[in-house]
Amino acid sequence: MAVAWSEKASSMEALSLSPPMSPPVILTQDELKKIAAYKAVEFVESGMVLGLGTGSTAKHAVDRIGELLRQGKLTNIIGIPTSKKTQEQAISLGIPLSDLDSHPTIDMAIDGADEVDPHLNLVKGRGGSLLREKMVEGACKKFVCIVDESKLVKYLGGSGLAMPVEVVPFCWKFTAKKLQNLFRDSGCVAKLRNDCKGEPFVTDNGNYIVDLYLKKDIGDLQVASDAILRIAGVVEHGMFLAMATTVIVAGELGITIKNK
Ligand SMILES: O=C(CO)[C@H](O)[C@H](O)COP(=O)(O)O
Repeated sequence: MAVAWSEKASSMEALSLSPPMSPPVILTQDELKKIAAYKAVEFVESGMVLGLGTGSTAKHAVDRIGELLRQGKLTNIIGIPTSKKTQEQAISLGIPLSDLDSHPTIDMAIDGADEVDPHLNLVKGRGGSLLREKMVEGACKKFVCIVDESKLVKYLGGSGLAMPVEVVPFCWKFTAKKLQNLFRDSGCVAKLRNDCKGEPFVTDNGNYIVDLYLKKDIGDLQVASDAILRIAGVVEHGMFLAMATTVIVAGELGITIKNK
């Protein structure tokens, strides 16, 4: 379902979009992210337990939820954050928080993605929060994924950018080599992710991330997922297969909502 900007302008209070018939507006990637995020928040209802995603797109959704709570337009929301960063953001906005131990079933999660394939499979975790995201989003009745159109790919790994895998620090080189060998037919190169100081990037769970760079389609994703998870040093990978129930894509021509 594609919706033209002019029809949707009323729901985009924070963005000054042009009225119908005016020249086309060129939106930045961040504005597109914000539009997808705001659209997703339209599906939030008072009383919901909400999974709060991580990343620059999800941040807009969390901001919006905080804003609606402050305005009294949403009430009784409980947020389950997917990272320490989102937890801090939600606390700063006054969003009441809980966790999966207390709320094992979540009504809806809103989160971004790095890649979305035509079957709504996702790559996530370039922000490093894939494990908590997978735990929270796996416990959701609805998982609404929000992206700008640059995230659409023909197959997972197809952007040529990282496919993240969270690994234990113990002998990470051994694990990285196993991962690289697993996908050698796809020209895989496995690299440890570093932080801005050149030190290994450490996740909220105290683990490392090995990023897989693929030159070709890895084929059956479920087979690939099972094979990755069989490697003993692997904690979790960033392929989210058949988990998104809805993907909201914001592009230059409007919003597209894809349902599973
Ligand atoms: O998976 C994620 C973090 O672990 C993010 O959702 C993903 O990296 C997309 O990020 P952004 O919204 O900043 O483009």
